[in-house]
Amino acid sequence: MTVLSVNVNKIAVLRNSRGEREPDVVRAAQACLDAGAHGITVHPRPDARHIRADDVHALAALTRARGVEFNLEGNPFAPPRPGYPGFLALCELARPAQATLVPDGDGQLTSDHGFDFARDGAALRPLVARLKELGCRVSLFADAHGDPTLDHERSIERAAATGADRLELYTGPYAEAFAAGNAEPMLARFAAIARRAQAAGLGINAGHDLSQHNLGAFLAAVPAVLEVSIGHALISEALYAGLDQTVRRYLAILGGATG
Ligand SMILES: CC(=O)[C@@H](O)[C@H](O)COP(=O)(O)O
Ligand SMILES: NCC(=O)COP(=O)(O)O
Repeated sequence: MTVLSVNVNKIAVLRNSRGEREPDVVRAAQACLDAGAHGITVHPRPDARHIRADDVHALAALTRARGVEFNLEGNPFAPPRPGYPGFLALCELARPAQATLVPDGDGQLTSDHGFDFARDGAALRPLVARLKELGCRVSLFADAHGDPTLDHERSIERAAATGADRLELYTGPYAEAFAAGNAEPMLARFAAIARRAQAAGLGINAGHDLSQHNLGAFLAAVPAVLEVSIGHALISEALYAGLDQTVRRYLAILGGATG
């Protein structure tokens, strides 16, 4: 079964635009959970453009009380700064069920690439070990849109050698290909990478720019996806249909997936 973790970053974007309390991130997360979402994701960024450290703590408390997964995303190599204690420090305090490591640079508009495991693998290893000591499942953001006949076998071996539990396949390029009406070659690549990673003992998550339009085809083609984290499209669609209806529509897609 594929679980749905709703990313509520965009609720915080709206809240921060007026510097007040509304819309309330915890209330939005509660509405998603009430509709049946299996977990909540946030990706606090060092510039605190949306989710802040206090949101992380409030959402950790909510998800703990509700007995659902809290997935905290971030770059473990980004240095602390005022208002952002660093990803590891946040995990130490919030103890998320899952920590998803993402190699984002400071100026990035949003996440747009996975780790280079040849370069980053050795540095990731002790961080993964520390996060697992904290009780977190560890997932690593990974590219899957390249040619699977090239270096991916080595790359997956290197990812597995970090000790991580899962890879989160970066689905932005798939979403673009889907929108252009040319998803099939991309889906074949993602499916091949997923199978290789699963053979190496890594579970598969997926995320970025997934939507009600492109999710079903993805799950039908890519085997045994354990979790999707969805934010931008889901929150945008909820402006028209409401969070409750929108989350239920995603759950219906997950329920109907055959991949
Ligand atoms: C790792 C990932 O794909 C998501 O966290 C995505 O980057 C959302 O982050 P923003 O909401 O800051 O764009
Ligand atoms: N890990 C992906 C995520 O949390 C949400 O990405 P998006 O749906 O906001 O693009």
